[in-house]
Amino acid sequence: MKIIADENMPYVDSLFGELGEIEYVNGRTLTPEQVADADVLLVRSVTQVNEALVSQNQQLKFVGSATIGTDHVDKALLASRGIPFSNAPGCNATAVGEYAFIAMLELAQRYQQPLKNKRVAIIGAGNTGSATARCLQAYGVEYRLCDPLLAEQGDSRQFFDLDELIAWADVISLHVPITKEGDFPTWYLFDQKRLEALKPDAWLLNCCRGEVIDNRALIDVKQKRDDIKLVLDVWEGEPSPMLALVPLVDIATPHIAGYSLEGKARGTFMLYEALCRVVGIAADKKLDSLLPSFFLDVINVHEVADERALLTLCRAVYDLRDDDVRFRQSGTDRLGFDKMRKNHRHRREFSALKLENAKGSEVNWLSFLGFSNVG
Ligand SMILES: NC(=O)C1=CN([C@@H]2O[C@H](COP(=O)(O)OP(=O)(O)OC[C@H]3O[C@@H](n4cnc5c(N)ncnc54)[C@H](O)[C@@H]3O)[C@@H](O)[C@H]2O)C=CC1
Ligand SMILES: O=C(O)C(=O)[C@H](O)COP(=O)(O)O
Repeated sequence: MKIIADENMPYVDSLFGELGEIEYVNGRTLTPEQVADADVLLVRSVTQVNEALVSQNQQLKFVGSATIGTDHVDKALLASRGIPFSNAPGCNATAVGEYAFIAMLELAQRYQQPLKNKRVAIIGAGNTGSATARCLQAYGVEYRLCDPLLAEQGDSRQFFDLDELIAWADVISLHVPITKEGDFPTWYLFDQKRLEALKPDAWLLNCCRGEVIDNRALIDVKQKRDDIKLVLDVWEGEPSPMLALVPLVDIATPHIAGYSLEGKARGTFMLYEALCRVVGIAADKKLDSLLPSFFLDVINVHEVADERALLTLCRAVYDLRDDDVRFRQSGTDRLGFDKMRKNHRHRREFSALKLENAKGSEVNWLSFLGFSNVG
């Protein structure tokens, strides 16, 4: 079995090595010729899986994308050709939630405006939105959700209208897929009018897809309103963000909000399980065995004195400022953007850090935030 895999997908050797011969490729420049004799195609969000890409292949048995989003895959085409497809819903939700939470804590410190006093609106209450909500809930921050699709489906949580939330929220965090059709399309969901409607001193975070915000309008509004603070992990026109936008952004990164080692391992593992199902063999590998140990052993925490102390603890796991600095230094052109994503391997999730003394004490809420309790 010939397996073509994106070179930026970790753990492919460990999980797929016994299933076939693996060839690693650059997902951004993958050609129909390279795919022609593949039995299995494993991609990430940068590969457009469409008619052109698979046109020369008559033997494809499985396509997998180690991502939550599927906007790069023509699923109808694969279904019409009888090619099973799987993505990895939820794989990196915790990473995105922690990224958004840490970014809010960073802004809070930078502008001396405690997050605890903010009202947060989460737009899109699926996996990543809910993961963000869990962090806010654990820390006791007031938040509201907007998700008209889940509301229609009878989700029991309380949902609010988007424009009402824009008028209500101090912080808005975006977690929707990119869609152009249906009753609630998200392409340019935040257009000039909605951007202008942001409350004074609002913080706007985008960790989903760049085109959910009209980036030209964002430049225009931000140039007139210095009070607005921006956190952008995703950009219209990736991998070439609008260069005029970058300096206007407080925290800027190259689409790596979901890039925890745990999230990446989960993504590849979910594809491994899906392929095993498709070819009818038992999945005998274990996810836990893939991850290296964390560089810190156990930390004794008996108090989180203030928000700064909480941020210090979070930074021990993931210091978002490093990615922001690196991005501005060398990640804003198309080569640098992809290079930074390719070499981004170090980040862990809160659960990697074991806390002693946190259980049963006044800091037990840290376990709800995601840290591991060892008593
Ligand atoms: N920056 C990064 O590294 C990552 C980005 N993503 C992006 O984030 C998106 C969301 O991921 P998940 O939360 O896992 O997806 P999900 O499918 O679990 O949740 C998305 C939610 O958005 C809701 N939604 C759709 N249109 C909406 C609208 N107009 N207004 C409000 N809500 C709406 C849906 O009903 C759904 O509940 C993905 O589609 C992907 O594009 C995902 C993971 C990592
Ligand atoms: O899961 C998604 O959807 C994402 O946006 C991914 O985190 C993006 O990662 P790559 O697939 O582009 O490596």
